[in-house]
Amino acid sequence: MLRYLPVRRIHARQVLDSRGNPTVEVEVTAGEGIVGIHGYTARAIVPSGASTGRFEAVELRDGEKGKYLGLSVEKAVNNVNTKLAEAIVGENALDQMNIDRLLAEADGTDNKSSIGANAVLGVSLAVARAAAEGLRIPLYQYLGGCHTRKLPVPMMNILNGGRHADNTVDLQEFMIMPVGAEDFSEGIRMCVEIYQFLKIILKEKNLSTAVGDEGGFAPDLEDSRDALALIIQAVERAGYEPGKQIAIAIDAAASELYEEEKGVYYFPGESKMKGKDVFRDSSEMIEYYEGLLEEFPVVSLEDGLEEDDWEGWKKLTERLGDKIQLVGDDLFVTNKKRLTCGIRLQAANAVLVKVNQIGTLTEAMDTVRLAQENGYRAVISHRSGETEDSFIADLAVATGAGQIKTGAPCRSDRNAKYNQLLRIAEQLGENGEYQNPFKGFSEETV
Ligand SMILES: O=C(O)[C@@H](CO)OP(=O)(O)O
Ligand SMILES: [Mg+2]
Repeated sequence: MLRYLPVRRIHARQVLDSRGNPTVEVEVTAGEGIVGIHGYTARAIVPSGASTGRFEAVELRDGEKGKYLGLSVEKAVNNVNTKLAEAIVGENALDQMNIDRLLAEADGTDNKSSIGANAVLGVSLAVARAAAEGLRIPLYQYLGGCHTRKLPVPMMNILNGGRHADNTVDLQEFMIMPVGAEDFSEGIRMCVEIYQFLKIILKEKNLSTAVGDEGGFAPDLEDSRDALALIIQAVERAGYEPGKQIAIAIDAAASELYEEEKGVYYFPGESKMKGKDVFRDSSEMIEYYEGLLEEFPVVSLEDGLEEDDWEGWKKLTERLGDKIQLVGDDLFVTNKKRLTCGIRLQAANAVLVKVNQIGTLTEAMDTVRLAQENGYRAVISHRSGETEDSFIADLAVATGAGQIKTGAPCRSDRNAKYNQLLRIAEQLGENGEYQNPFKGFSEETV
């Protein structure tokens, strides 16, 4: 039995992400004997956010004028090739927790700011892949074990706003969830049909069909109600029943709207369209969401309030937490400590999991486990800057999270994840499971 698969070689390089920004790619070779014969080489590419949380692990960028407008990641690449290679070459790739501990120790800070979370994560993910290759089992099975079988329900972002687009829609993401699909592939088909109908409807209304960073359409609209109404029309035109077959999820990304000095949220797009400044304080935000829930079948709300308003989050959860899923993204930043705090306060009832927010696979999986053990849901997520790397697809299945957020179906960086999930669904065949994650949660909402 294979018990020891030493890391033999690590090599990083700078490649591009979906926004045309440089990012870190890591190649790990693991194996005994002659590497060419007994070695397994695997790669991972690190994603990157735009609406990043203040408490995320630090992405190291060179900041040198002239090189990719200061965004090059040569230092991070160099850190992989020197410091991180030194830390783990010779270590067992099959012991992911040890590898991740050594990587974190080599960095030595709480937020991976010395070596860079982008450097650390690239190694962490590539080692896991090399281990799965060495064992000759699929990645989702290596990460999740022989009982892994749950396909996630997609949270497909089909209308973009906020920091991800240049339009007047202030909330960042409007997503559809095929909760009534029979299986994963039917869910994808339903979403794609709705996406295509949304395009047709936008054209009919002479609205823009240009897309934002995650591939969702980004028309200028007056406010969120218009966005939701358009989506409902698209769902119906595609022949599906809103609320029954298709539920709606929103990522407000409210930290981006928050004005700290004034302690209020400013809606720039709505202000522009209405010709007057629109501000909302924390309790007005909650009322605003309540209004949206009354009108539309919204089942999930992410980052409804800003990342440090624990009091507000508690109130939001008291008011809406038994009706819908409240997801903490910037609030928790995939960090166990912040999630523990949230659980104690009963703030939110779900966590968004982005591997690069924390920097190692082990820590990200720990966060999922902490959530699941405490009755919080977990949603595995991409970043707005993505690549062809489909690691999170396998991770979503491995953790049994039951939900994945990974953008619109018109960009290859997002489809890399959907396509990998279609492959996994096929591999699992009859053993695969696909469930409405909100069953028994709220009868009214789904
Ligand atoms: O806010 C989010 O949830 C993400 C992904 O959709 O965006 P970003 O990667 O820009 O933080
Ligand atoms: Mg978010």
